[in-house]
Order: sequence, then C-alpha cells, then structure tokens
Amino acid sequence: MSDRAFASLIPANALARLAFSDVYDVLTRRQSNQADDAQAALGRMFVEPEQTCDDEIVRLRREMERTKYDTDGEASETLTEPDTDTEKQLPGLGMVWVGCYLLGLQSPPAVPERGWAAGKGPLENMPIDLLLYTRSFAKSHDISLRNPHARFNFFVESNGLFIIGCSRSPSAQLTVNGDAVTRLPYHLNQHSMKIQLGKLEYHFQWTEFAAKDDFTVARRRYVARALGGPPAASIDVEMPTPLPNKRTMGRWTLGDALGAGGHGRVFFASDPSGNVAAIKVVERTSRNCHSVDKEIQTLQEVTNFAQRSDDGERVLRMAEVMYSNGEEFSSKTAFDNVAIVLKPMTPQTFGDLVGTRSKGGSNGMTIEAATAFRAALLGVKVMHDGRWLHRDLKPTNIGLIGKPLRSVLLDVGTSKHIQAGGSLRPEPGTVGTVGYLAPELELGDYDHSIDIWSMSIILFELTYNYHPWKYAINPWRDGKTNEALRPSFRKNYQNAMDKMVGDYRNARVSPAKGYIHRECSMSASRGRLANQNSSQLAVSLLRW
Ligand SMILES: Nc1ncnc2c1ncn2[C@@H]1O[C@H](COP(=O)(O)OP(=O)(O)OP(=O)(O)O)[C@@H](O)[C@H]1O
Repeated sequence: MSDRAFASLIPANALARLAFSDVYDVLTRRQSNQADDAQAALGRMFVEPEQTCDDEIVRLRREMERTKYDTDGEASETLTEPDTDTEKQLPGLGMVWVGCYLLGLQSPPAVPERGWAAGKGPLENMPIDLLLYTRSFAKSHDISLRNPHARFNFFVESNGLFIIGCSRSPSAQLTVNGDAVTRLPYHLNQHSMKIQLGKLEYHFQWTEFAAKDDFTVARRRYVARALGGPPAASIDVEMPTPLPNKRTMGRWTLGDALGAGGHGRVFFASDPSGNVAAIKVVERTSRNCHSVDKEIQTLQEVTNFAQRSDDGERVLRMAEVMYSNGEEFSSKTAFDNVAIVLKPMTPQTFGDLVGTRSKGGSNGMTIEAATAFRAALLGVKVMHDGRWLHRDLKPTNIGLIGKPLRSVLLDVGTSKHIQAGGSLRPEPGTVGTVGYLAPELELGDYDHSIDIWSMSIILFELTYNYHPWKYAINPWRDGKTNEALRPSFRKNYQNAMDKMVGDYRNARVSPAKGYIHRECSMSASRGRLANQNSSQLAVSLLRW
C-alpha cells in the first residue's frame, strides 16, 4: 500500500468487495488502451498480489444464481443443500481481488475543486476518481446510484476532510456512521467511519501517514494551491488528524487534550459539520456537584454578558452542556460526566508565548507577544467594564487564535460579578492560581485590581521569560508556613521591580525593547501590596 496515502476506503460488505474485484479485472484487462482517467483510477486502488477466496462472496454468488433460477422459473436449490458439483466449484466462485481505494495527495482528483469523485465507471466523458463498480456490475446487481454518487474533499478554511452527496434526490442514499448525508459536507472526523452508498458498504480509515507532519504540510500546500484556500499562514484552526481511540459526546468527537485543571480536562472537539470547540469534561460527584453546577451557572452568565457586550469575542463562551445522567446530580450514581462545550477553541495559549524570544537577540518580548498581551488587556477591560472579575488569569488561561493573533480569556467559570464601587470578601483556596493571585485575594476585601496584578506577572514573564518568584503555596494566605515565605517573596519582588526599572530607559527609547512604565514601582507595604502601579503598567500598554 502507498505509504503516502492519507486515507483508505475499504470495501466492507460482500457486494462492495465483489464490485471492487470486478473493477480491478475490467481495468487490468483494458489497461493497454484505456484513457488516462481510468489509468489514474487504477493507480488509486491498492490490490493484494493474489486473489483470495471469500466465503461471503461464495454465498452471495450462489444466492444470485438461485435468484436467477427462480426468476427463470427453474427449480431452486436451497442454500443449505448444495450438491457436490457446486461444492467443488466453491473456491472458484469465491476467488476475488482484495484491496482498497487510496486517497493521497500525490494522486489528486481529476477536478480538484470538486474533489475525489466516487461512483460508476470507467466512463468516456466523466472522470471518476474512485471506481466503485462497473456499468455491467450495476446492471447485474441492481445498483442504482447517482454518478458520481459522492465526493471527498477538504474544507478550505480548516483543511478537514469531508464527504458530500452529489444529488438532492432522496433516493441517492449516502450515510456515514448511519447519518444521512445530503448536499452538505459531512466531516470525516473519526479515525474509522462506516460509509454506505446504497447497497455498497465501506470502511473509511485514516492511515498512519495522516498523523505525520509531512501530511499536514502537504495538505496545507495542496489546499492553498489546488483549492484556492487561504495561505497556510492565515488558517485559524487547522483540523488535526483523528485519533485511533475515539471518544464521542453528543455530536462531538473528542481529540487531543488541550489542558487539564483542578476541575477537569479540556479536549479539542469537532462535529460532522466541521465546527470545532473545546470540551471540558468534568466528573461530577456528590462532593463537587455544587461547585460544578456553580461553574456552569457562572459560565452561562458570562456567556450572556459576552453576547451583549463583547463584540470582539475576547471572552470565552459556553455553547452547550451535556450530562451523561441528566442535569440533576443523582445521589444514587456515585459519579457522572458533564461535558461543557466552549467556544472558541484556541489552538494556542499565552503559555506558548512565554519563552519565545524576540528575533535579533534583543531582550524583551516579541512584537507578536506584545500585540497579544495588549489584546488580552482589552479582554480584561471588557470584563471589568461589565463589572466582572476574571479571578484566575495566568498564561494558560489566555487563548490565542487567528491571524493576526486574537487573545481570548479562557476559564471564565470562576469569574465573579461585582457591584459598582464594591468589593468582594476573600474565600481562601477557592479561586486563583498560586503565582498569579494577588495578595489581597486571600487576605482582605478585593476588587478588579486583582486581575491587573495577574496581568502584570504575565507581562513580566513575557518580557523576561521567567516567573519573578515561584512558590508551591501562597505566601499571602494565613498560616505559619505561608507567612514564613513572605520575606523571601519581598526580596524576589524587589529584584523584579529593580530589573524592570533598570530596563525602563530602553523601553522609553523603543517600545519593542520592553514595556516598563515609569511609575511602575510596586512596593510591599504592611503585608499588603499596593498593586496600583502594576495596574498603571498594564494601562500604559493599552495606550501604546
Ligand atoms: N477554549 C479553549 N481552547 C483551548 N484551550 C482551552 C480552552 N479552554 C481551556 N483550555 C485549556 O485547558 C486548560 C484547563 O481548562 P480550565 O482552566 O477551564 O480548567 P480548570 O479545571 O478550571 O483549570 P485550573 O484549575 O488550572 O484553572 C486551560 O488552562 C487551557 O490551557
């Protein structure tokens, strides 16, 4: 089999296997004088070097013989009582060419915009890329499909592969995994899928080569060149090759994990229409069911707010929630799964930007990171203008999507609405991530400036590629071990400030060399830090 084919279509039922063998016989018999299209179709067939005896085909042929005798008015033999002569002919009856059709970019379809056409052939006037059956086979086996019956092609926006029916007629039967496919593309988003064209059944399967980078690179080039798709560099979300071990939730098929947190795992997901989303799968138990329900309620409120006030789509939204055992948690079941569908799915996060150095050897963040940071601040502004506090900003909770990069605030399920001019009481241990949470979040009343604190630490990381201090526990929580870390924290904090102030001169000369605001001299005072200046640091970027 070609090691550069990205997918195969394997005849699954006896009729499809027999049709495959028949096509191969016909094409190889006519090989010397056949048209280029038929030659190309033959090249898309992988065939084992020797014929094999297929028991089901023996049965199929005998059944056909019997029906023929019946319709001809001759006495029929029952299938269970073959005579000895027929037994002797059995191996001959069942001998077929075994193989599959291959889809590969080195053998593109005759008309790339239409994709690989599958149907009856060979025909003089119409190129059929995947020859499923011949004209005479259709007649003798009563196959009435449209011609071509289906096509395979790539979505230009995402490079995902789809199949589409070629006729509006309800009799033009095409199903994938039992779902009827019409004139709308059906995304082939599972490693192995059952495709049925009338009486003919096939297994569609992605190959090992499809999981390699070589394939994705070649696919990008092909889609841009042959289909006039956007240049590879401007694809928002590129469809990954489906994984062999599939997991489905409703209409969604899950792919790789995008991240994991204290409350669940988040997966890439796609649906038959080619939509993509991030799905957070949370295991609900009697211990956490209230916090899960609370997170979903908050996600819904933030989504409602974002739909009204977030035109730039800078804040994550919840599209739907799926419950494995109904919305109410039942104490009879020890646990159930809740799948939260979130949009957009962002292929990257700020976690990927930390550590990327600007080209040319200068210190400081890249222009790309600076632009993304500014965009993230605008997202924070959208939330704050609507009196929402995010409360868990950190590099992995800020997604990046699109070209140019757009920043999206993720993990908004622990956000909190605040009254105008009001403050919130701390609930230590319930929200935020050590390393990014502002001291007052667990010490005293707090307001929106806790998000500015977190953004300032992210800014430091983007600029210098390391976190200014690292502790496993929060120095600003009550408790002896925690409090013992405070002198060390103050020292690290001061070092960070000194570094930033030292770089200030460069930053003023050229913003590309650093983003230190003149007034950014955060100082620790009486156990509570004045983060006013870090907020100015962030605000100054908004003006930049
Ligand atoms: N829409 C999305 N697109 C891409 N990645 C995402 C998306 N939503 C979440 N993630 C990734 O999954 C990670 C975990 O998701 P989330 O933060 O919602 O879970 P969590 O349990 O609340 O995590 P934590 O306890 O660390 O805050 C995120 O940090 C992010 O990297």
